[in-house]
Amino acid sequence: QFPRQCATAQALLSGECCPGLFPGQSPDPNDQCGLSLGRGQCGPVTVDTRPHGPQYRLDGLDDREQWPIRFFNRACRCNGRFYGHNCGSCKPGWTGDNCDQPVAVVRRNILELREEEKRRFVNALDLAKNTMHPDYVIATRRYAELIDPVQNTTNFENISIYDFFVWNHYYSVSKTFLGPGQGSEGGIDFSHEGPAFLTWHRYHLMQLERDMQVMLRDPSFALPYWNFAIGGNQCDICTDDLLGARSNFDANLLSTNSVFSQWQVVCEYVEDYESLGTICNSTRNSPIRRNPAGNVARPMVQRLPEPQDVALCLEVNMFDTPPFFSDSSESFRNTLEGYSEPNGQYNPTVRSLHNLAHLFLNGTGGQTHLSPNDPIFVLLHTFTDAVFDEWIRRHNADSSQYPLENAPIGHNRQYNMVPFWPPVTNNEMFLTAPENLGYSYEVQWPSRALSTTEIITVAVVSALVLVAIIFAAATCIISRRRKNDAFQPLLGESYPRYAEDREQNTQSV
Ligand SMILES: O=C1C=c2cc(C(=O)O)[nH]c2=CC1=O
Repeated sequence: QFPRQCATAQALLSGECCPGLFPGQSPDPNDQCGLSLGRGQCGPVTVDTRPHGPQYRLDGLDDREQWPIRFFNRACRCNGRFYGHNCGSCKPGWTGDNCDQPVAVVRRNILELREEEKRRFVNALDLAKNTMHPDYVIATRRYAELIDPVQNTTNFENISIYDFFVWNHYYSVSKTFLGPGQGSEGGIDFSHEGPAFLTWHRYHLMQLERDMQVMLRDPSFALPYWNFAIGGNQCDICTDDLLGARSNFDANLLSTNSVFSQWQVVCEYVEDYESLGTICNSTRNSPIRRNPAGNVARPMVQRLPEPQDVALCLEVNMFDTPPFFSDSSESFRNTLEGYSEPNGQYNPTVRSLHNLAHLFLNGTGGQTHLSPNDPIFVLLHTFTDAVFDEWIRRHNADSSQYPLENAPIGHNRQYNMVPFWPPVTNNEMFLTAPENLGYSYEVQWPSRALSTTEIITVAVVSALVLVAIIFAAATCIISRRRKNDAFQPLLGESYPRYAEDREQNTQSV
């Protein structure tokens, strides 16, 4: 969450996180935010102060309120297309030393990658799991316990690139610690059950994609997607060349032919963190568990969403509706998130689209505090993001459709998404990706199947048209007959004509 240079007692106590450029980028490594090169300058952080919804009532108790002000109130503010915690990189969609060259990557269906591309993607994920994040470290204690005043040390840890991705998700959904012996309370989720669900996960993926591009030194690297809306009870990407087949020995584990069977999860002991008031650290524990379609207790989550569920949700007109929560009706966000029927109608018993895909996995990928540990998470969310992008395009939407206030805490339009650094608002992610964020999707969208009413209407209209055609044809035939009758010779061909008559009479005379 924070740059390594800012993980010191001194930086925390000053409230300022404005690192210098990377060695080699500037003659002076203390050149905060690349000021001397015109890249940026250190300045105050802006936070959202508008009212939030009623789900969270513990104002003042949680470090994540008005993110990131509890930790830092000054950050790098980058000029133009410069970007990053030290303005040492470029805004999404731009590259080059001066960030003046456009760059765009294409996210494709993982099943349509060539064998070599599949292998490269699996290897890249594994490398990210085992490569320490070059820039960021994670806090393993709440702010109150982050600095050891005696030793002048801090409770931050290094973490791998992929586990950093997992940790960010865990931190955004963790409960509020009430105090020693008092446990933790929910009512807070900075990345789900509200309008930020789509903007938060979009940035989360962009951060991983960028980190992997840097790790691979390949700016064209793009995350693929899993079209999970295929119906049925088969996980088509759960094969050993992709995300791992089922183990032959334990239905809940992955085949040892897959590298992912060796992955161990982080952030597993959520009850401990909640009771002790600690935060997940970089320690790894159990293997990934997955048993697609295996939840016998909940038959409803034994099937994947249908293609037409996607087509239907794309037709929901409003981005979000009050109370901007998991019980919003006619809300595109709540429908794609999966708390509504695919046509937008809220139904508390339903799990659809994104939620259904998570629950279908039935294991690590189905538990919110743990789910990104299963790399299927990445592919499930790139597809969800593709649907979001298609909706923005089809509805010609802009961020004025996104609620400014009264959304659950963390979900207002101008809120800085927790726990990303440098601060980035929901507003900044509510844009079409190809034109503004440097990536696009190669995807074929299903067309919607007709509803019963529509089928009946089409049948009635077709029948009426058919009757009209038959009637017109019959009228035409009858009137032609009548016309022909009017010009019919009085005598038919079997009777000799007058001239022939005369000839015959003359001959006989
Ligand atoms: O990881 C997740 C797991 C989820 C389970 C549900 C549910 O509807 O019960 N929703 C989830 C979202 C996640 O992100």
